Amino acid sequence: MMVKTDPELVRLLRSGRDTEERKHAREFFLSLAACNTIVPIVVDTPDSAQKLIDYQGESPDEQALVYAAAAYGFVLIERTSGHIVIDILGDRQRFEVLGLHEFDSDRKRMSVIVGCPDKTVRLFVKGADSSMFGVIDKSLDLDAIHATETHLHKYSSMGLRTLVIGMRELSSTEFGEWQSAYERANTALLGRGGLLRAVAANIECNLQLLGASGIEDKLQQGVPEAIESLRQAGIKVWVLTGDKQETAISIGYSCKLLSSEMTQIIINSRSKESCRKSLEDAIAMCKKLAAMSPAAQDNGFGSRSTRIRLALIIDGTSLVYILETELEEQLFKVATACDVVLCCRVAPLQKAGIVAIIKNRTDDMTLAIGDGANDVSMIQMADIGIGISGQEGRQAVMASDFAMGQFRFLVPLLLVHGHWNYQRMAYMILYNFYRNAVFVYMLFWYVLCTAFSLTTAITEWSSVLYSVIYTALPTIIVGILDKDLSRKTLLKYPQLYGSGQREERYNLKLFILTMIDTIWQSLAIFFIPYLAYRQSDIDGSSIGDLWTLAVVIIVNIHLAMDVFRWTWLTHASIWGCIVATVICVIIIDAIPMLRGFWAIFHVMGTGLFWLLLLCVIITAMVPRLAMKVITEYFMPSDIQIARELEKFGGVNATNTSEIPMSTFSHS
Ligand SMILES: Nc1ncnc2c1ncn2[C@@H]1O[C@H](COP(=O)(O)OP(=O)(O)OP(=O)(O)O)[C@@H](O)[C@H]1O
Ligand SMILES: [Mg+2]
Repeated sequence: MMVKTDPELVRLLRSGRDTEERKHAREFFLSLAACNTIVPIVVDTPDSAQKLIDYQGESPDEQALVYAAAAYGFVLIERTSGHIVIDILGDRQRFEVLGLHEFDSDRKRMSVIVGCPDKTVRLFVKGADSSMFGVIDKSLDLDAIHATETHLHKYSSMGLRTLVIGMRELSSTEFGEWQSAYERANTALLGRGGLLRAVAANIECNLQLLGASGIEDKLQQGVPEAIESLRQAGIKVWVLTGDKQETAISIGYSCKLLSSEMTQIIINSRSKESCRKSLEDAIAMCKKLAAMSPAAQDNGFGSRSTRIRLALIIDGTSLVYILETELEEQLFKVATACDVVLCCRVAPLQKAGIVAIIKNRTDDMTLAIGDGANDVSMIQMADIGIGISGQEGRQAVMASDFAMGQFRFLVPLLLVHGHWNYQRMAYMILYNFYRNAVFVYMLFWYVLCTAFSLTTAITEWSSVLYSVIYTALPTIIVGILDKDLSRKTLLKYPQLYGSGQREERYNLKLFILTMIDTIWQSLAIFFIPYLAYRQSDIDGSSIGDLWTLAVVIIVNIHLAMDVFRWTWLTHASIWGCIVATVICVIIIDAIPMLRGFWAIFHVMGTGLFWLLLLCVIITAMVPRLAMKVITEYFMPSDIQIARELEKFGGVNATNTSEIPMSTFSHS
């Protein structure tokens, strides 16, 4: 890895003069090399005399810092549980690792206690500025502290992730006390984590400030575009991060979540009362802005497209006073009125708490996506949890429902596969209700007409095979393969995702209509042959065969009418099932032991049979066909319009780059 270094700093580190400045600089880089959990792995190169060191660890920030220290001549060479070896400007030194307080997202810092070759014991601490400035001894060098704060502000406003590094030399009594407390905590059977945290908090105090670092956290490819697509799809995007506020805002701008024309509501409160006041002010402001907008409607705060766009920025400290108190309701009101919510410096459990605010108060679906161990609780809390497998270990992936390599894959997952699955599932639920109900109704009409005798309209074998062979395969094939729109169209017009949010494909109205249609079809199937053959001397088995064939053909044609994308498998399954039904009926009627032996051969020879079959199919299907034609011509849905564009768009694709879609906002 190539690292650019500052020549002046290199000169200072290597200079022979023993100045205070040089000492500080050396201690700073020493702490970068020592205070981490990176494991150096020696890699062989083709040249046997040359070895490379690869730094591996869960935190990409630490990796970057250790590489930086190495570039300045402080090379971490070896790490075991008891010691580390650091090559300091060509001089290999061994440091005993006497204790390590691991990083956790609540403390937001980590520390190591090392025994140096000069027999001193030093504590190196690094962590977030918010947690570090509380433990730094302000009496030591106030100017340096102010300068560092200014630098930190500058770095974070540029979107860099900042860390502050501090150090303290421990006296032997202090070290002795710490050691016994540490050992006690480490071997405790109950509440070990809490005890260790207390030991760490005890020792991490009165630190000398060594310096600060700023690390660029590059956005993954395609994040701004993905966020834009999700927003167009009517999905509200909230960012919950452990990062500093300025960094989070800067990243918010770079991923196009925030924009300059947005009005920002910033809540940074340090007490419950000021939180309450900030929230009340925010609610008043939302109401005022909503009243100013011309299209104030439904949610009380105006519609999304016309009003001034709002962004809520709130930090973890304020959330401490809000989550799980009566202020939650107010936060919910403000947050849902804003287009974007950005929570910074939040602890893992607060992330879950914020997801819970939405989950407990609305019927909306929540999806959490994250890559680090600090995202696990929110991934588990959300309805759908997605883990990004990246550089930050695998905890998020292990806790998730879906795992993906990059954030941008969320777009095809939701907009393409989510849409397809919604339309398939919604249709299949309705179709399967219909498929079974039409058959059962038909049997029921027969029972009514035979004065509740125990005879059945069709043979027992056909009753069994109806679900297994006659109608099963097309349901499965269409349920798996059907696509109403192509991937390209769905990605191009994210608004099409709205059909699921509006519950267009499965709702009470559609269910009732389907059931009415089902009753109509079953009446047509049963009564047309029944009335036609009523005066004849035809036997029950022959008319039963007609009913069997009619119901199977109608159920399959019904499905065929709704298939969007035909493949050879769809053709084979639908038409194949009808052929299979005819074959099965013939076989069943050719077995002498069964009821209705040879019935189909008698009845198939008559013209009336074929006429009735045709008549039944037409009568049963006409209302449905008519409804379909009328809605598709006169009340086309977004999906219908997009389908037409897909099919016939080739001619005027160049001049219709935009199609009007229903706009819909949903939180
Ligand atoms: N290994 C570490 N050692 C010391 N401090 C750290 C370490 N990792 C992170 N920090 C500090 O603790 C803060 C909180 O970290 P946390 O992992 O909760 O969130 P994050 O990584 O900043 O953000 P995100 O939620 O987007 O992953 C960080 O902003 C950083 O300042
Ligand atoms: Mg993180």
